[in-house]
Amino acid sequence: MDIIFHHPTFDTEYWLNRLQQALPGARVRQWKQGDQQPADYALVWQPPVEMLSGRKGLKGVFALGAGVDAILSKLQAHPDMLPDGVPLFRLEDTGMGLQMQEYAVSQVLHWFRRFDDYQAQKLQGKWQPLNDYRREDFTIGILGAGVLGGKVAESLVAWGFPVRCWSRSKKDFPGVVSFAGSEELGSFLSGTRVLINLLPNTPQTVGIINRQLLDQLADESYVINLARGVHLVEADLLSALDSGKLKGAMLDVFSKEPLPEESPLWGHPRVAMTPHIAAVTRPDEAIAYIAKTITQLEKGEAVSGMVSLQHGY
Ligand SMILES: NC(=O)C1=CN([C@@H]2O[C@H](COP(=O)(O)OP(=O)(O)OC[C@H]3O[C@@H](n4cnc5c(N)ncnc54)[C@H](OP(=O)(O)O)[C@@H]3O)[C@@H](O)[C@H]2O)C=CC1
Ligand SMILES: O=C(O)C(=O)CO
Repeated sequence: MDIIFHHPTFDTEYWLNRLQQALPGARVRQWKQGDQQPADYALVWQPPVEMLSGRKGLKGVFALGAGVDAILSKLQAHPDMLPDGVPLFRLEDTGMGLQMQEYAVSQVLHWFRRFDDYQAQKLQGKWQPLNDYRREDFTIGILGAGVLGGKVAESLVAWGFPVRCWSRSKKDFPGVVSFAGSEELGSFLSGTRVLINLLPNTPQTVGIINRQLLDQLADESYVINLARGVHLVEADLLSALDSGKLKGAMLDVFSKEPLPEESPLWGHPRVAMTPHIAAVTRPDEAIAYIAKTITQLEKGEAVSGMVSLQHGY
């Protein structure tokens, strides 16, 4: 079995060695321009079109991350990039769930314990205890209740917050109120104090966090965007912050990355940000998952993690 690998920034040598150890019967190689030699599986991130297009004998492509929007948009421009019938897989959790939990819990607690207000007071040299917030006024709403949204929901339930989620299909997560479909989006938003975004980037979700949506949240609410920058209309977020409707935002992803230096988000006192690091691919866990999936595929067994090209995630 032959496996080709391409990632623009990962330590390729490390990945090749560890993949070889995990799949001792396979021949694993870095794909280089011009390489049209046979391959059974391709492991990719931002693949050059020629790496995949027209390839015969390919049995599966693995995206080396959770989101497949970049691959799918390339596929739209070059439909022959993924040969007909070749399944596309993505990473399911592989260590990203815990990282998302850490991020979401730490930020929710930061706001819940009013550390943002105390920081502002500190800058004014003000010593003033404030009223505590109550958990019943701090409903967390998670957009997207898939692998990562589900993990984040679980961790916030454990901290005693009222938690609700919104997805295409209904969920049955312990302690979480589930809303599904566009007809239930309004009820989901009503009363939500902290909105956490973990949706995939699809034509249906682009621009979903806009003025109309933000207006439906509780007053003095907060937004955490952990998914993709295109979900959020940045100008609408800034207006909602300036009107007082929103109290704070924590952003990991942006419509343009790196965030251009002229963006007003940099200087806004109630916007905090990180440079798209909410959850990164952990090589060892990802390799174990890919090796297990390939082994199952080779035995003709059912696997999970297959992307629906129809749904775009
Ligand atoms: N910032 C970062 O560092 C990272 C960001 N990400 C982002 O997080 C995203 C989520 O990852 P993951 O949890 O693994 O993805 P999943 O595919 O497991 O979950 C997606 C969720 O979104 C729901 N959904 C999709 N479309 C709609 C829609 N139109 N209306 C309502 N709900 C919808 C799905 O509903 P249903 O369950 O019914 O199918 C599902 O619950 C990734 O696509 C990626 O963009 C991922 C990793 C790191
Ligand atoms: O895995 C993903 O989709 C990411 O965004 C990683 O940064």
